[in-house]
Amino acid sequence: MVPMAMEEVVQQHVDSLSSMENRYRVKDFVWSKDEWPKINHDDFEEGDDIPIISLSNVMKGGRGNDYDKVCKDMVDASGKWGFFKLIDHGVALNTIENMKERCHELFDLPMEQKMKGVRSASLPLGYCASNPDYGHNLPWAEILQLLQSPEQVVAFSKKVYGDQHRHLSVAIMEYMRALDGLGMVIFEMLAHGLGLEDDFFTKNFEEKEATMIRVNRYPPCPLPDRCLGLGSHSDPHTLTILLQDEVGGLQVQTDGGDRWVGIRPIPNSFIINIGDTLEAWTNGRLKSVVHRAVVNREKMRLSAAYFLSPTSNVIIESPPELINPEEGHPRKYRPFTWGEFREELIIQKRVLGKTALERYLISAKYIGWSISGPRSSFKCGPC
Ligand SMILES: O=C(O)CCC(=O)C(=O)O
Ligand SMILES: [Fe+2]
Repeated sequence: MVPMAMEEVVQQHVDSLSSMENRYRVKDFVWSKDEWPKINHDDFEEGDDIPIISLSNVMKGGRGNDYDKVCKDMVDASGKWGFFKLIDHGVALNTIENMKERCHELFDLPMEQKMKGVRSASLPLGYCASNPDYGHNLPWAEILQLLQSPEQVVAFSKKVYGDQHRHLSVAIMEYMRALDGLGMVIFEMLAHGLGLEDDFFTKNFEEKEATMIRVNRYPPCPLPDRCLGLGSHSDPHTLTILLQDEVGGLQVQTDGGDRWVGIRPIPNSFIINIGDTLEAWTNGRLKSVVHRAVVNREKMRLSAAYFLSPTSNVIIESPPELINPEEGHPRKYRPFTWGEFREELIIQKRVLGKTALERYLISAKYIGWSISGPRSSFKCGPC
């Protein structure tokens, strides 16, 4: 087959990401040149990948004699890479598969039906094809964002499916409940590995509605070396539990930003990554690392990011155990609340690279800083 000329490719209509309001062509998705990915979705280097952590003993009940070591490995991976793969995680396969299938079913619906649950510019929750608010560097993805709130999940599902909403709403809520449990296990392990009280983090997660899921579906793309499913960003929340299918496309920045590493999918695993808020909470001991999703010509890809967030008015402040100026660990961040940070992210709309946390750096000039309570009950996602 003769390759299609670039001019023809960029003029192609993109039906899978177009609605009546936004009719896109491939050219609308071409990113600025410095963002073009140089490695493919399935470029994986043997031995150059994030660490794998198994919870097999932890999930058997009791902590097992290797508990201290596994917790330490988790902290080390989170400090070096900001990312690790989690296997033997204890979440039922059925819960995961059901959520994936129901989300594929949703994304497979005609665009008019999905648009009944469209998100608005002021409330970034619900369905969205790409993200028209961005104007340029559009993500090559369909996105569903919902808070961990049964009312909100049901309300969205009803808008799209009417009376037949239960298959989707039940699947999503069941998945979020299971991941909330897993998240608390990980937080306990991170606290333990850092030498903090085991409940140092978990006691701050009472407001479950602050947590959010974001399901991304990336259709095949005729121009994968100039488009991105999701641009480079760090997650602003505390912890992300990411599910990716077998296609591949997640890439993580390493070596101080000089290099991208492709993350090879492994069956029945999650990818865990540290968010900006947890980096600040741990005085930079755990790192929030920039990542992106690349797309490919042949295969549709699905990923689901579950972003854990603390109760909105909890003050994010590093504990004294993690501050030690003599050993090169002075306090790095001013205290802030998640509610306050979320508010600023919503105004900013788009998180590019890793810049969001800079506003709380102690060395940075920050005029008018204050701790304020939440003014809204939702938050935005990254990039
Ligand atoms: O699709 C992926 O692998 C990455 C998704 C992601 O980073 C996000 O939703 O924040
Ligand atoms: Fe992310």
